[in-house]
Amino acid sequence: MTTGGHGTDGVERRGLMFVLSSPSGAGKTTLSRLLIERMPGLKMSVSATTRAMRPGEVNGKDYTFVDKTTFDAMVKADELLEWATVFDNSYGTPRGPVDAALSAGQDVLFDIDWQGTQQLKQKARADVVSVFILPPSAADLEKRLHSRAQDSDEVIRKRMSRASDEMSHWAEYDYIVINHDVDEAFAEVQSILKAERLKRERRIGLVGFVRSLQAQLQG
Ligand SMILES: Nc1nc2c(ncn2[C@@H]2O[C@H](COP(=O)(O)OP(=O)(O)O)[C@@H](O)[C@H]2O)c(=O)[nH]1
Ligand SMILES: Nc1ncnc2c1ncn2[C@@H]1O[C@H](COP(=O)(O)OP(=O)(O)O)[C@@H](O)[C@H]1O
Repeated sequence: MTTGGHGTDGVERRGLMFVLSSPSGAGKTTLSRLLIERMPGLKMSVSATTRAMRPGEVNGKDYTFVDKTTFDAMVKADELLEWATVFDNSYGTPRGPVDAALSAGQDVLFDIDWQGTQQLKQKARADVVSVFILPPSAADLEKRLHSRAQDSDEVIRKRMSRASDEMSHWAEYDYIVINHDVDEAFAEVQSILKAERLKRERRIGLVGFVRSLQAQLQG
């Protein structure tokens, strides 16, 4: 996946796929929203899902909500870059918008689980940067799931019992951020993105840039 975006310093750069994963309630939606608001050049990948819409969610913005027949048709037509079953529902990343954003020189942000992260890495390892968000404690995780007030007690119980499973994949990620305080966690995630954008391998315009610097020095 090679693309031709320009960094703030004008040197051409390949777009990257920035993945946030965590057990449910650890804060990846909160951190994703802050990143999209505050980091120019980053576009959210909106997943398709068969799960029910939560109060306050917007179709096409938080998720594209589809029924199982539609989801299965998307899988069959190879329209999904990756997909997985989580909490008895199907979730997947539509391929078109991701390709379009990367080709336009933007980076893409994914809020997906460990199964989706593995699939993305198999497809484009060099372009994937993965971050796992941990809650400070189990009690905090439960408190956050309740404070979000969007799921029934039974759904919350299910998510708590899956948290340990999801967490067991932490070591497959490039970076680990513990979300004690939102501002601090955001600053850490932002630093990761900023540093990854400066990686030499992604800055495909550097060869030309350095050549022209050398020409200036010799001239
Ligand atoms: N593989 C994959 N996982 C997804 C996708 N979209 C969301 N997820 C994951 O599905 C899980 C459940 O998401 P959701 O029902 O919104 O609950 P949340 O964990 O509270 O945000 C989370 O781990 C998400 O990261 C997707 O397109 N692909
Ligand atoms: N550092 C934090 N301290 C306290 N509450 C938080 C923190 N980060 C997120 N929250 C709250 O916890 C709840 C779950 O966060 P959310 O971002 O929806 O998690 P996820 O997307 O990982 O399921 C939300 O109500 C959110 O406002």
